[in-house]
Amino acid sequence: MTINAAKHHNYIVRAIGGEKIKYVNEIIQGIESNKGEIKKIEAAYKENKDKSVLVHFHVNDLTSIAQIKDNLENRFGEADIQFMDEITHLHLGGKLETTLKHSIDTMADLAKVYTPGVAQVCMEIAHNPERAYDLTVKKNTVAVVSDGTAVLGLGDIGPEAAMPVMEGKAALFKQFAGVDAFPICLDTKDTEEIIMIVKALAPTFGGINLEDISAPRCFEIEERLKQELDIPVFHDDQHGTAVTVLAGFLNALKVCEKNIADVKVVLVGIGAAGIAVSKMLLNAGVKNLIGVDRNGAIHRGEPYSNESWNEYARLTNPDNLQGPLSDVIEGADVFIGLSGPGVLKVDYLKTMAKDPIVFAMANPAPEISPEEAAPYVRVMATGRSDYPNQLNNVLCFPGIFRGALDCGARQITEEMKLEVAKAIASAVSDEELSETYIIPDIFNKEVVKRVRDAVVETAHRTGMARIRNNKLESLTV
Ligand SMILES: NC(=O)C1=CN([C@@H]2O[C@H](COP(=O)(O)OP(=O)(O)OC[C@H]3O[C@@H](n4cnc5c(N)ncnc54)[C@H](O)[C@@H]3O)[C@@H](O)[C@H]2O)C=CC1
Ligand SMILES: CC(=O)C(=O)O
Ligand SMILES: [Mg+2]
Repeated sequence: MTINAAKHHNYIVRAIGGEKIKYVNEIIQGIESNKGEIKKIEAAYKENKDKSVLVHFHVNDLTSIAQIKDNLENRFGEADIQFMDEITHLHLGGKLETTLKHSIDTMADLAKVYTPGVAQVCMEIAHNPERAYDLTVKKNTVAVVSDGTAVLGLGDIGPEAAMPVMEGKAALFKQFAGVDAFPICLDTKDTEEIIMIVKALAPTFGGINLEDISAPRCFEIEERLKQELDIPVFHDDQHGTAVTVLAGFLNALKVCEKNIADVKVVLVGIGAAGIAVSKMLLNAGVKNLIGVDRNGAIHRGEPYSNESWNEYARLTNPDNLQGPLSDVIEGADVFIGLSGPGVLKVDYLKTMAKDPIVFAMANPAPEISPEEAAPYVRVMATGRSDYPNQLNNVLCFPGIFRGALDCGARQITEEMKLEVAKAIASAVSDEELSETYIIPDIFNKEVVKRVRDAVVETAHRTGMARIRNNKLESLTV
């Protein structure tokens, strides 16, 4: 398998203030003389009307960037220029803002959207709370809730540091499924407190997407909220990931002509994502699955303090293998990583069965780099956006909530998840299927549509839907 990854070394220099714009030519010269390639020059205005010019440029190697930075900082002061990479620039001030559906230009407008007009709408909801779905943002709004304890594979980095990921998830909800989502990062790791806060927030939202909350607390938080709330609650790292892996897994087996009941699967990282992925693979027909965490294979014979691992040991590892990854991976057909960077070594790959399938899904750095693995694997997938075969829960969560909101499903069920996995897999036709195309990307318009339709169809078939033709069944409108 050959791997071509996109590499981004894009930067921006901001020349500040109307008078300073005359320096732009000097800035361009400073960039070009150090092998920078100018991509775009644009005028920009800050809120205080300060005029500035943004010079976007690209470098092929990181030594040039140090030279360009030194060169410009020697010539200009902090008041004249700001220098940053394009990713930081994209995050300045956050990635989201509120927009209005109706402009408020006159006192008459004000009297309708605000007091006194709004009071009649409030009272209508007070008399019939279901009307909140028609008359407020609840109908189309999801809370993306995190406590910052398992942010990507970066670990427990806290609620403030989790915000860029949660803003990103909210942006993806809107971009791909038209769902309005809001990031909420909580300054508590206490299970009961998180449950209490999310329950108190629920009246505002049509659904709750839990994100990057570490195991095992995430299991109880999700279960309790599902029982105690009447809106869908979905822990994305568990179920969004499980659905996506199953979709990629089914297609990868087709490419390699392997049978689900015969393959040996080794999964590393028995946390939120790893446990949910394992359960979904077992439900789909995998028989020989071995889970590995920091102390080696999870097996029967050791009482774990983490109760979810005792259950895991009962469900998996039919031969009760023990030992480190380097031992148990021998003869495996599939490796799935939901752990951290560098866990999988080339030497281990060499001991796998013929035509190995490797899903190295830790973010942002996978268990093995695709470049290292490529010569030894038949199918390689990561969670990243810059390699082929992106296995990432973004394929699932926007469409699954679109469907649940559209049909008023109170829960996202096991049947829905299974149908969604098949729907994602089906977006790659047999003719298109190949080693480097086992999974569609999220820009494939079929993905969200098929996921949404699978949820709505399953909800109606299984009696979970409350809305037909986009109207609440309990309403007379
Ligand atoms: N591509 C995708 O769509 C997704 C990827 N992930 C990735 O999966 C990883 C785990 O995420 P969560 O399950 O939410 O976190 P978690 O904190 O609930 O679980 C992580 C588990 O991995 C284990 N682990 C970490 N480093 C390890 C190592 N070196 N060797 C063996 N075990 C190790 C931990 O002990 C823990 O049991 C993260 O890197 C995350 O970015 C998670 C969700 C979706
Ligand atoms: C993709 C994702 O949700 C994660 O890595 O945590
Ligand atoms: Mg996540």
